[in-house]
Amino acid sequence: MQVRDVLVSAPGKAILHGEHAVVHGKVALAVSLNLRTYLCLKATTGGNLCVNLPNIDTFLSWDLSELKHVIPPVSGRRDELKLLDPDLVRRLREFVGVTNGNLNTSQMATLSFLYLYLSVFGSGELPSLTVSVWSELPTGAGLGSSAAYSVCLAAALLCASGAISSPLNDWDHTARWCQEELELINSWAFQGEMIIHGNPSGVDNAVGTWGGMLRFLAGKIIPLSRVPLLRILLTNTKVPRSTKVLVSRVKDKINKFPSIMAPVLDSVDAISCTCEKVLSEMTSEPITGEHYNALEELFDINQHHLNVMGVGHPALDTLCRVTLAKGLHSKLTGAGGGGCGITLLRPETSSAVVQATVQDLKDCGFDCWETSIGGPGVQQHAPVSVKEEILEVLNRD
Ligand SMILES: Nc1ncnc2c1ncn2[C@@H]1O[C@H](COP(=O)(O)OP(=O)(O)O)[C@@H](O)[C@H]1O
Ligand SMILES: C[C@@](O)(CCOP(=O)(O)O)CC(=O)O
Ligand SMILES: [Mg+2]
Repeated sequence: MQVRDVLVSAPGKAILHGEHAVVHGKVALAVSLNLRTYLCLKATTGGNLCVNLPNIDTFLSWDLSELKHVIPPVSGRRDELKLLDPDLVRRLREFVGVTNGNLNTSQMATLSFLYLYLSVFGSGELPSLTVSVWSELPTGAGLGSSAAYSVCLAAALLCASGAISSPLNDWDHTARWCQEELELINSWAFQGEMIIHGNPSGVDNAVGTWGGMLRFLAGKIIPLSRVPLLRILLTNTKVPRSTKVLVSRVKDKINKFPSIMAPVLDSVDAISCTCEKVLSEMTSEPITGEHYNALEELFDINQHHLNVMGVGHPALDTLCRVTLAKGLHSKLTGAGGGGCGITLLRPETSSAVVQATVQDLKDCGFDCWETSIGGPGVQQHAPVSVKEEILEVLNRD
């Protein structure tokens, strides 16, 4: 079977408010970053499936004739994309050599890739191809690298198979899919996230698919089109962590102390709703210091709640303390337990203060950079629209 070559990218995200609570049916506010994951899919003729994941040092190849035996006998096209096919997951775990226990970084990425590949192509002839992925995002640090990876996989595989169109014209450098096709990409990306996270809310893959700022509640996605331009400082504490482990830790705590944790989750929900109201006011009336005071206080309160949920870390405490010494307010973003935090910069925060803060954070051993937000969702690219150094990595054998 011959498939078309595809080059796609999807953004990472920062959660302003609602991480973890969103897994339990509460509101989250999330925004895309201008840091992206790129995926290049190339048709080949060798009868192999190859995957190159240089960010996580994973380079694998399988014979298609072996891979064919992994497909469950009654596997067909599945329209219900909210659940994984347990038979296919079990067979794949055996195939990649994990029978129990938590998957490591490479196994998670491999399993979600093979799951999506076999789900998209399994009912027909398996195509010979090479998939290479490179990301500007730190892996496993709370910026949605897993979702950007899953969104890219879903878009590229669906596009290569012809299940969705190839929106790129000869004269465009980048192009986006129509709403219906984006919904399909998003639901397949959710499957990839389910393999990596266990129990994802779906907020990360929604941001990776649509980009911009979103309000997310129980699978319902509302794009927030009228939002003020926010200046955010991103800090990576470089403390490794796994979203899957942290999500299950919060679940255990909720099960152990339901009457204690329920009000915490309700309060996070109220924080997201209050933040959304403040952001909306900032677009409809002159922005005042009071708006920023409110946003800062919401960061502080939420950070305390996340500590109560058990997803804090001493390195994140250090981030909050160091930034507060410069009058800036921070919270963790994503699953916590290490990884990244966000710091709100006020319009009047001078570049001298930003530079001094960045230096103090670097002195703690952290990576730190001011970032712009609101990058576009998943896109198809002509190679000319992708930076040369990224293309070079994607095309390396
Ligand atoms: N660029 C990438 N290449 C391969 N796998 C990736 C990449 N980015 C993310 N992943 C997969 O996603 C996992 C990290 O997911 P997760 O723990 O949810 O952290 P994050 O906050 O970055 O989403 C990695 O262990 C890996 O399996
Ligand atoms: C903790 C959570 O709310 C966000 C996880 O984000 P990340 O994988 O840490 O980037 C989980 C989820 O929403 O699925
Ligand atoms: Mg993730």
